[in-house]
Amino acid sequence: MEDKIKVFMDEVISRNGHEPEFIQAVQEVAETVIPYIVQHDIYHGKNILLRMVEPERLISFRVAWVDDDGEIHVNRGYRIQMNSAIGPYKGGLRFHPTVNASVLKFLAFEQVFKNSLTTLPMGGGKGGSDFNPKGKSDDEIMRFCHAFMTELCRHIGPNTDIPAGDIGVGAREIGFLFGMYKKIRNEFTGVLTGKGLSWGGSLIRPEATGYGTVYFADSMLKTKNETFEGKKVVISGSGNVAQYAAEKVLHLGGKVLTLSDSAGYIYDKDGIDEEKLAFVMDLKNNKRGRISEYADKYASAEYYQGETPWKVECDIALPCATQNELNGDDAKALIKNGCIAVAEGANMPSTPEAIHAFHDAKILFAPGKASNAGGVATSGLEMSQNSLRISWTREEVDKRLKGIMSDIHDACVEYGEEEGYCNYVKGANIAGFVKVADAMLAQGVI
Ligand SMILES: NC(=O)C1=CN([C@@H]2O[C@H](COP(=O)(O)OP(=O)(O)OC[C@H]3O[C@@H](n4cnc5c(N)ncnc54)[C@H](OP(=O)(O)O)[C@@H]3O)[C@@H](O)[C@H]2O)C=CC1
Ligand SMILES: O=C(O)CCC(=O)C(=O)O
Repeated sequence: MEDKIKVFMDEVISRNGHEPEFIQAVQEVAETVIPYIVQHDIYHGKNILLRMVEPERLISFRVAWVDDDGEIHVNRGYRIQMNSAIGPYKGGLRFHPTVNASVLKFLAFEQVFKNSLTTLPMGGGKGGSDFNPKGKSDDEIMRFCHAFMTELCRHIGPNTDIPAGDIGVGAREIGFLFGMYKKIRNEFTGVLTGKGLSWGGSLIRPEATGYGTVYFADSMLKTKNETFEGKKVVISGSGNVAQYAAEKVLHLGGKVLTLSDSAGYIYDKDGIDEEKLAFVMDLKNNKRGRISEYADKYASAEYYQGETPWKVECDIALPCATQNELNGDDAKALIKNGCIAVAEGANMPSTPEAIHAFHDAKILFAPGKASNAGGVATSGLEMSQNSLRISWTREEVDKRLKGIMSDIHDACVEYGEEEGYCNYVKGANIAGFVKVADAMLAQGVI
C-alpha cells in the first residue's frame, strides 16, 4: 500500500512540486483514499484520484485598480474550477497577501470533498487574490472588488460557478462584487452567496460555518457521552468563523477562553461572554481593529503578542484562523493539558504532525472539510432559496444546518470507524470521495 501511495504522490509532486500546501492536502487524501480504491474493483484502472487532483480549469488574471491617492496597483486574481462532477463549482474567494496558486488549489481540492459531504449538488472551486484589504478604505475595497469582478464575471454564473466569502471577503466585499456582476451582466441572480438579506441572502449564512463547527464537535462529544456544558474552549482567529463558533459555544454552556488574530492572542480567565463577544464583533467587523484592543478594554484579559493560544489549558480546541496554524508541538501541548476534542473551523489548520499526534492520543479530531462544511452547506441552502424565490426563516435554515452537520458526522463514522476509535479524517475523505468518484465514473473520461 505504501508503494501505491508513493507512486501516486511522486506523480503529483512531479507536476506540482512547487505547491507545498496543495501537496499537503493531496497527501492526506491519498493516504486514506488509495487503500479504499484498492479494495473496490469499480475504481480500478480509472485513474480517478489522478483526475481529481488536476483542476478542470485554472484561471489567473490581472486586477488593476486605483487607490485613494490616484496611484495604480496591480494584483493577481484567480479562480480554480476544480471539479464539477456533482454540481456547479462552489467555494469562497480569499483576499490575503499569502494567496497564490498552491493555497487556492489546496482549498479548491478540499472544497470538492467538503461539498460532496454536505449531500447538496455542489462541485468544488476556490478563488481570490493576493490583494491585502488591511488598512484600505471602503472606497479602495470597492474599487478593487469592482476591478476583480470585471474579469471574474466571464467565468461564473448561477449554474456554472458560485463564489462566496473566505478570509478577507465578507458581507461588504460580496456586496461590491455582486453589484458589479449585476451591472455587467444585467442579471439579478444568485451568482454569489453570503449576500445581504434584502438582496437574496439567507438567514444564518453569516453564522453557519462557526455554528456548524460547534454542532459537529457536539456530535463527536456525544459519542463519548460528553457535551459543551461547563467545558473550557480555546478558539483561534477572531473573524467570521471564530466569532460565531464562540457564540454557539456560549449557547451550549461552554466557556470561551481565547481569541486571536495574526498578531497574537487574548486569554480571558473569566471567559468571553455575550457582551464581550459583541465588543469583538464590533471591533473586527466595523472598526476593523486588532484583538489586542480587547485586553485594553477588559482587565480580566491578557494579550500575548506573536503567540498562538494552544498552550492554554482547555477541554476543547477550535482552530478557526488559517492553514497550518497548529503544529505538532501545539498538539502535544493540547493533549498534555487534557484537551479531549479538536474541531477545525478553518481549512487545514492542523499540520500533518499535529493530526498524527491527535490520532495517536485517540482524542476526538474533526478535519475542516467535515466540521466547517456548515458554511458552504448554508450557501447551498441560499442557492435553493434563490432558485425558488423564497426565504426560509432563521429556525428553518438552522434546523437544516443542524441536520446536515449531523449527517456529515454519521457519514464520517460510517467510513472512519477503526477498532473503537473514529478516524474522522479517513471517514471524511472516503465519504467525500465516493460520491464524486461515482459521478465521474458515470460521466466517462472527460
Ligand atoms: N467564512 C466561511 O464561511 C468559511 C471559512 N472557512 C475557513 O475559516 C478560516 C477563517 O475564515 P474567516 O473567519 O471567514 O476569515 P476572516 O477574514 O473573517 O478572519 C480570519 C481570521 O484569521 C486570522 N488570520 C488570518 N491569517 C492568519 C495567519 N496567517 N495567522 C494567524 N491568524 C490569521 C485573521 O487575523 P488578521 O485579522 O490579523 O488577519 C482573522 O482573525 C479560513 O481558514 C477559511 O478558509 C472555512 C469554511 C467557510
Ligand atoms: O460558502 C461557500 O461557497 C464557500 C465556503 C468556503 O469557502 C469554504 O467552505 O471553505
